[in-house]
Amino acid sequence: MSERGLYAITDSALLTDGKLLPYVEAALIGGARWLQYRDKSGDADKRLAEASQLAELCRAHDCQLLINDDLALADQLGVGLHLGQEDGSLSEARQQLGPQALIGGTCHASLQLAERALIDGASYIAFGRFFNSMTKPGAPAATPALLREARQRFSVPIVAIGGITLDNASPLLDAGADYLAVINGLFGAPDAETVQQRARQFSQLIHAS
Ligand SMILES: Cc1ncc(COP(=O)(O)OP(=O)(O)O)c(N)n1
Ligand SMILES: Cc1ncsc1CCOP(=O)(O)O
Ligand SMILES: [Mg+2]
Repeated sequence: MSERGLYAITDSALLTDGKLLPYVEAALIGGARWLQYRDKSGDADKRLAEASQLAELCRAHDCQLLINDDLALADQLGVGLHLGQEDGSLSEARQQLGPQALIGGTCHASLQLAERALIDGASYIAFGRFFNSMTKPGAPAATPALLREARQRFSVPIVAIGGITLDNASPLLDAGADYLAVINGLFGAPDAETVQQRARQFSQLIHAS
């Protein structure tokens, strides 16, 4: 598994009108290493159908798929999981998905939450938002200084999220982020070709740092 890279996250409100699969495929061709399926619709049949299609795409492109919020769906598909503070227990998820599963936890701007997440079995810790986010404007704000502290304290992969674009990402990489988790700065594009270009540029930026 790649230890640094672009972490593409889908958004059910952004990837409408048949964009989900072509935009995700473009991100994977552009080099995204992890993909999170983030769907807030509550439509279980749609979620299973879409996540299954994404699992196939990810297999074809050697990308790690994770499911947002939904342990049962992650378990059903045999893929990774991302849980926020309100999304259930990381330790139960670890127990259910097994020692090899990629499981991430939202830590907002808190090293204490990161410590807790790791005790509970998280494989990676996610901090943010770092910039204004159109997707989640109310998420607690974090700083590059926090990332630097986290980098010194923890050896697991560190994920940065929130308002990240090609223009503002460098300070997060300099501060020690391993993965850049991006929704709008990647998928908020006019076409799939632009998504592919952005994914390639993010990947190059990360590997040059
Ligand atoms: C990589 C990554 N980091 C943070 C989040 C946010 O999770 P959460 O706080 O549960 O918010 P929602 O995404 O569920 O709205 C994430 N999804 N991914
Ligand atoms: C889910 C989430 N958690 C903190 S910020 C955020 C949204 C990330 O999306 P964007 O890259 O569009 O700001
Ligand atoms: Mg959540």
